Amino acid sequence: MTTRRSALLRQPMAITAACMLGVLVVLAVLAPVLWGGQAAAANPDAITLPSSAEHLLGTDKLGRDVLLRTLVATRLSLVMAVAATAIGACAGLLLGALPAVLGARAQRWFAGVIGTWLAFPVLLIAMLTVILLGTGATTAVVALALTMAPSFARLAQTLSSRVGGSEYLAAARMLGVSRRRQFTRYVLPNIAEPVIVNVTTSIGGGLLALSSLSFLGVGVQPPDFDWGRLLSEGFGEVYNSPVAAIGPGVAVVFAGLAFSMLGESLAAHLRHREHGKALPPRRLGPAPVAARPVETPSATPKESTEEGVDTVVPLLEVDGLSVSFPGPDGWITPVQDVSFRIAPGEIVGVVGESGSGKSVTVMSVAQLAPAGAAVTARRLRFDGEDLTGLTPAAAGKVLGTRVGVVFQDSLTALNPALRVGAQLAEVPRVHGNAGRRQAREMSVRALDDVRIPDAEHRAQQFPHEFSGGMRQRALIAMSQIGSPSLIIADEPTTALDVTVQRRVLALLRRGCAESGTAAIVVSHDVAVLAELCGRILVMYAGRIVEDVDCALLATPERLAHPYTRALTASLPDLGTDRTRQLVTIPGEPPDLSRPVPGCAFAARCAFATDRCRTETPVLAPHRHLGRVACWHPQDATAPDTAPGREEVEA
Ligand SMILES: Nc1ncnc2c1ncn2[C@@H]1O[C@H](COP(=O)(O)OP(=O)(O)OP(=O)(O)O)[C@@H](O)[C@H]1O
Repeated sequence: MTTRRSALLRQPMAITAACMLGVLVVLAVLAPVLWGGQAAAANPDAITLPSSAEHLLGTDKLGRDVLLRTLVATRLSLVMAVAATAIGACAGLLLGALPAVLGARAQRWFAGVIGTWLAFPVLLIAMLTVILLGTGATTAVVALALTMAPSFARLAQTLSSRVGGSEYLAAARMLGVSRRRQFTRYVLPNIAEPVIVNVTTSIGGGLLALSSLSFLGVGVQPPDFDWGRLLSEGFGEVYNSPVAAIGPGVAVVFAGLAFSMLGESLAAHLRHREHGKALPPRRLGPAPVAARPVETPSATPKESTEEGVDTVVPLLEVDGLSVSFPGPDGWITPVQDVSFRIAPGEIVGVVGESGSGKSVTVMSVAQLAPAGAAVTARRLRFDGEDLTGLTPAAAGKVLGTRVGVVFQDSLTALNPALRVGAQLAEVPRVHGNAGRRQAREMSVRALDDVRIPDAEHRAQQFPHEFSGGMRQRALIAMSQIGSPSLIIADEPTTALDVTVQRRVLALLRRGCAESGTAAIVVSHDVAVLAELCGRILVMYAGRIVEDVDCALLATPERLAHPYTRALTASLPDLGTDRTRQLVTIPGEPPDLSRPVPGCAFAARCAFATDRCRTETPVLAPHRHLGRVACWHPQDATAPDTAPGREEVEA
């Protein structure tokens, strides 16, 4: 913070603005005390005198020194401008940013109010205020605040809409963080900087506007005086003593410039900092102490078999989950009739090509479906509780800390304005009713558990001060801190290099094994899932096409669905012959906005028949103890341990 401040104070414009503001503040404090009496007292012997050594700016109609009056007017002029801007900014912030935590309907209503308010001409609002409240300093402040509020509201609305759609706010909502806390700790800090820049510049504009109102006679009334009032009086005597109007005019310009320059300097500083973040300056110094090596857990979680899933009461039971989005020509359903179960402590992977519906599926289960999504399910049970038919908010309350979420992009999943430790502490504070100190200790312990070196110090840092791998580990710590029964991880390692990826996966696996937590892990990468999971769900065009034990991935000939086979065959490994072209899956996934009858993979499948192109295969138990949705499963060599498709259908 000190470094940031000193960087700002190295800018010439910022230094000039700070000096100018310093002069104004000193005058605002001292001038009324030193010269207040003289500036107000009439002197019949010195009426409308021109500029002289005794009266540099001459005197007014009552013989008062114009320079002293100008200096004394600094306090009222500044106080009015700051007050009007502060009121306008606060009202605007509430109107524009509050809806981000109130939901979509409130956002629509507030957007309507802001739009209508903005449509009113500024002058009309000012005139209406004067008509209703009469002339005077208070009226001028209220009028200005009323004209400023909608533009602040529009700014806050635009900025907060980004925060409103962020993953870190979604996670906070899911945790049950109160709306007041969401607003003060998540929304406001993330929109504060541009708003502060705007407020600073607006004070300059506000000074001009207030001076204009007083100049026109509807602002400050005698015996009070501000710069606008003095300007008006000076103009009345412009032919006798032209300098009388110059003093207040210069003061208005001087103060307006000071605030505008400060706003510009702040804005330039913020822009510079944003660019600087991408490539932080590095200092040469001793090599950092190496992080503690990650221990590979000695015991991997016990893998559940499909039999196990059936006999153990499932932790999560999803039946017939569909998710639709409004499209230009009607609803598009990228997730269709998805059903699966997860046993306590089981780690299940979800794999598929981009756009196959993996993220939407798991996020819908966590009640974090994207805005506008219509989510339906025949059954959605978690830990014995039926979530079907509950509103997302009510279901979110049930899930609370019992589900931890690890998002794909750790940078957007962590609140950039909150220290990492404070974010982790949110979980025990909100749900465990832990005190501030206890929650802090828990957050440091959680960071230490995921092998973040010097956790005590790191907990005090902001997310941008962490590396990608560290942020991802912090997210895992956050998902585990509330001792959830289920962790939902959406591509937790996609953005990481292979070494860090392995460490993060090891942490996730160890965390689940130690606490008996179940997990659903989404990935493009079958190899990643094979290392971590007991079972994988293979998705294609919004449906599960195969639900298979990971052990079978080592023997592709035992995989049933042609798509799963193609997916595993297209994976390169260290033994892959580099002189030969990699296996790819021919064709493209179907366009979900134009659904075709039959199996969605038929157009790319070498085994497709007419039946595949007309009838949609259902996901049914298969002989390899998993489930498959295919009319021609390919695992002919697999031992016949479950009823085959034909038998099931019979
Ligand atoms: N907010 C949204 N509005 C409209 N359609 C959406 C929205 N979010 C996702 N979709 C659609 O849902 C489909 C599935 O998206 P999803 O993110 O689940 O795919 P994915 O399999 O996770 O892909 P990736 O691996 O690339 O993240 C996509 O076709 C996408 O266009």
